[in-house]
Amino acid sequence: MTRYVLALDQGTTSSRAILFDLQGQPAGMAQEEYPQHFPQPGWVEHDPLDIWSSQLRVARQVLKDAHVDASQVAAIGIANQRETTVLWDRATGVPVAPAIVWQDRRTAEACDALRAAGKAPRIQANTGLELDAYFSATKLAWLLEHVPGARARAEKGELCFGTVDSWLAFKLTGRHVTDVSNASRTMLFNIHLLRWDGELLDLFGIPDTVLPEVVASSEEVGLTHAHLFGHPIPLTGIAGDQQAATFGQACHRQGMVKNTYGTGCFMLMHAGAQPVASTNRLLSTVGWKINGRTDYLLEGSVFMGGATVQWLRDGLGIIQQSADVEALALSVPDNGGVYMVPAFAGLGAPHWDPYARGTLVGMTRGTTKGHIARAAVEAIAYQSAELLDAMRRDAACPVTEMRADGGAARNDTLMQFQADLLGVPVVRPRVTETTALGAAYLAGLAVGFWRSREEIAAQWQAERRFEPRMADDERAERMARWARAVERSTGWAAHA
Ligand SMILES: Nc1ncnc2c1ncn2[C@@H]1O[C@H](COP(=O)(O)OP(=O)(O)O)[C@@H](O)[C@H]1O
Ligand SMILES: O=P(O)(O)OC[C@H](O)CO
Repeated sequence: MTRYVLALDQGTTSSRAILFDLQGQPAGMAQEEYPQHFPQPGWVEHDPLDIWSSQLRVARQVLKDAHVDASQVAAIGIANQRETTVLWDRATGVPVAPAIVWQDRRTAEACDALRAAGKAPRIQANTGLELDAYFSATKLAWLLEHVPGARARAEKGELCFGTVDSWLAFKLTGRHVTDVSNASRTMLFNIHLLRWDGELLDLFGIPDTVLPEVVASSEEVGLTHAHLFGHPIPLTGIAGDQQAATFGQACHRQGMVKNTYGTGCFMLMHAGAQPVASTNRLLSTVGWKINGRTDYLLEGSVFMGGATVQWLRDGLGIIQQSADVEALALSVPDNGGVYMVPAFAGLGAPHWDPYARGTLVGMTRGTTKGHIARAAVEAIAYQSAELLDAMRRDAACPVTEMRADGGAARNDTLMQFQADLLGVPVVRPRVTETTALGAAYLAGLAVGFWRSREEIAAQWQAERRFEPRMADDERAERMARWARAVERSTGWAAHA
């Protein structure tokens, strides 16, 4: 009797494995951090073998700790850090280079050149993405260019390209696949036709022999090799981690929104059965494909979310641990006029300014570390409010609440301020491991462990609801001040 679904949540800094039962409750969890490599300024790499071995170890560990035999596991689902680019030898399964991580900026100039050549509008129309080094296309082109012999070998069909889902699926089952949601983050995939885009493959110089087969987010990909867990388990669910979290938050209807407050913040809104062409610099992306039906999402991300609080801890040393920020922020009655724009790595959506830099404005002799902590917490909410504003303008559909998850969503002060700024309730669910839960749901649906989206949507439960309390004119005034602070941070590095 199968009693669990196993979710593999392969994140940027750690690999996690979580077992879920029929009620969608976690029955065990194992997690392992793995090394980050920064070989040059702006470069971020992972060893694909670290990704695989840490993921395999935690999967085995969670089964062992929970005393669950692999034969009791109905299915495996993968949720993964997206865009990160892996290239490996098809015959041996050995990577030919380090993985280029989504945060890596080495191809920024290649993107500038494509922009100057007028390619951005076409790329956006076909892929729904902003022309940026964030996505896989220029990373793969870089590998084909710089790894000795790679292009010739790729053209002969000897190499496989994939995002992290693809890499894990290959190691687990031997098949070279990716799901539609991950494919939509490569900048090589046409989100309208749901297939690799010949025009973009030509533009980036990518031979189609390296590409994975595109599968749905919820379908049987294959069985795991028997030796991995002692018993084969069907791999039946794959989605990019932010799409998986949106699914795990049960955002199944147009206008439903979730925001994940992790290192960065990733806000996604269900956009319906057709992609929405953003006019507000958001990304239009595939959510998931299930039983032939594709749902689309609008996405906005900010680079510094919870990481702003880490900076207070590690950079300024004014708190010992992240959770201390709440007490320090509440040690003052308000922000005292201080605004922080944490553009340490430029600004993401909706500004997309790689030259913006961190700014602290409005300080007086009365400013204390309490005000700075308050401004840091508020900055997370201001940045997220800008994303929701852009979404409301793009989607032209009412937003009635926002569902929150991620480490910084534990901060009640942040959640309350966020609700105040948005003017809609912010709701925190009971199960906060929404990324893994979404992957489990996608996998479980494919094998009949859960029968329908309605059944899984009914499992979603609120832990706490934060109602907006701020008057409209105060909200408008604060957002206007924030906009002035952002103005001061933009373009800074370009004028150095
Ligand atoms: N109480 C808190 N208030 C604000 N930020 C917090 C709090 N607790 C944790 N964080 C932040 O949340 C982030 C970790 O969240 P997590 O969801 O684990 O992130 P990720 O998956 O991106 O590694 C860290 O950046 C940390 O600073
Ligand atoms: O690994 P995470 O959770 O920070 O997510 C990374 C995103 O998928 C990048 O697009």
